[in-house]
Amino acid sequence: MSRVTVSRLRKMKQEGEKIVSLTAYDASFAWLIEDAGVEVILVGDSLGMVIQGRDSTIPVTLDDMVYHTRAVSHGTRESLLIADMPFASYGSSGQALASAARLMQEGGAQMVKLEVTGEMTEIVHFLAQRGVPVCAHLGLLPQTVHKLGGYKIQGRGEAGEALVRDARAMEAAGADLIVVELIPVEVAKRLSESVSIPVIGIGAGVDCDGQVLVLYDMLGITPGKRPRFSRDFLAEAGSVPAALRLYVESVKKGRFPGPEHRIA
Ligand SMILES: Nc1nc(=O)c2c([nH]1)NC[C@@H]1CN(c3ccc(C(=O)N[C@@H](CCC(=O)O)C(=O)O)cc3)CN21
Ligand SMILES: CC(C)C(=O)C(=O)O
Ligand SMILES: [Mg+2]
Repeated sequence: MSRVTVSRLRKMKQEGEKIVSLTAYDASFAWLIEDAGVEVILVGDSLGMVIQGRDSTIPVTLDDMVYHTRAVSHGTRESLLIADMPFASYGSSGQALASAARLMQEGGAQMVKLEVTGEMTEIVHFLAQRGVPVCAHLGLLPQTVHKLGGYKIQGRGEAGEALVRDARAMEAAGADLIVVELIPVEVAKRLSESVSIPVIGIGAGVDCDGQVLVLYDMLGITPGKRPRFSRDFLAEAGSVPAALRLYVESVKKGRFPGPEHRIA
């Protein structure tokens, strides 16, 4: 099989086939994840927490992201590889393009992900016009944790409507994919129905076009407390390859997330 493309993901959305995604930070896990049938691999800046042991994603540098993206890229042939743009690496359009270029040229990423609000369509448009595939991350934006005062649910009440508008604006600006994090299930459903690009959710209910989790959460090896929206597939399945296969099957059949993973 050849590389998963943006048009393939769009077709999956149109046909109602769930898109499966997981984070990875090294080549060995990337290979296992791809072998299990995961379409999209994300080198998340969550590596600051699960790999580096920091208490937020803010200390993660562009060099860190390039290093892990390159490692993951050497373990994948078929999955679409997305790299997170780290904190303060996309403060202007020019800086964003330079950062994306490193993740794509040195790291081997096929797409970059930016934590955005509706105010940031200009940067997304600038990247898209220059051939950079963009994933717009909406909802809970972990890179703003010190402004938010914690990892709290976003998009309640009026803010839900704003999120749907932001998603439309991101599509119009040229984004190819959306990730929504920790927002009410009904908002995620409406948002997914409001755009024709695929929407992948985390802590956002089962009605998104696909799901993503942090690898170490779904393997139950994250120290301390795991987010409530996650599930320990390794405990259920008994081995890493079986856990990955169970996750893929559960997402494909709409069995994950279930009502017990609902935040709001
Ligand atoms: N291991 C790990 N998993 C993640 O999903 C993750 C990271 N790290 N690091 C970056 C961000 C931070 N994320 C987080 C972290 C904590 C919660 C959390 O504690 N959520 C509460 C609900 C909060 C609320 O009710 O408003 C929970 O109980 O799950 C959620 C997302 C998601 N991302
Ligand atoms: C949780 C996902 C969406 C992410 O951004 C990360 O792993 O950094
Ligand atoms: Mg991230």
